[in-house]
Amino acid sequence: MYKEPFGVKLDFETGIIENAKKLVRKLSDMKGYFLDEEAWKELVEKEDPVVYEVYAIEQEEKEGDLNFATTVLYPGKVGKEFFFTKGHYHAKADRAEIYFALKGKGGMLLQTPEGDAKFIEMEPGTIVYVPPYWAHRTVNTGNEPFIFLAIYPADAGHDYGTIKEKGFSKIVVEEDGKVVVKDNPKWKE
Ligand SMILES: O=P(O)(O)OC[C@H]1O[C@H](O)[C@H](O)[C@@H](O)[C@@H]1O
Ligand SMILES: [Fe+2]
Repeated sequence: MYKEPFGVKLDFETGIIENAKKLVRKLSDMKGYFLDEEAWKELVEKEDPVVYEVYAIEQEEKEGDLNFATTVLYPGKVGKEFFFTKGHYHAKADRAEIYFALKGKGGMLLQTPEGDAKFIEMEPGTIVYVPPYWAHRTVNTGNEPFIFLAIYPADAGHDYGTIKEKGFSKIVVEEDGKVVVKDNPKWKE
């Protein structure tokens, strides 16, 4: 009838949550996501680095319950483009989410289904509100792991398809040593 409350420990240095389910995304799992396909292929063949790890504590997909997860997003680039998470809409698109940055430097790309995009910078202490209907992807713009906690409705789900197909309308790249957010030349509306 009532579920059992619990507390778990999050290690601020490593981002690891005890007893969490761990998911690892390597660069080879992200075919088609980066702008520079040649650079992607070269890096996959050379070392196929881990791009990010997720430590999730998830409940049954029921309305009213909550999940939470940390992400450890490693520093790196594919061509000029900084490493990022795949990014997704929620399967139940009207579900919102909260992100809380713990370590490192980065930001979040958000986008409406019409393709209006926004980039929000994140540093330790930044809380980002992801409103209903906005796709979201985090980007590591620094040179150490970018670590953050996310809290989201247990029934939100992940819709990766739209982003995998169309990408985000903006990309985050390094130009002359600076972080630049610019239009994605491959963006299809
Ligand atoms: O699912 P991705 O777009 O690859 O992002 C990685 C992860 O980031 C956060 O931790 C979210 O709360 C997770 O739901 C998500 O899985
Ligand atoms: Fe989400």
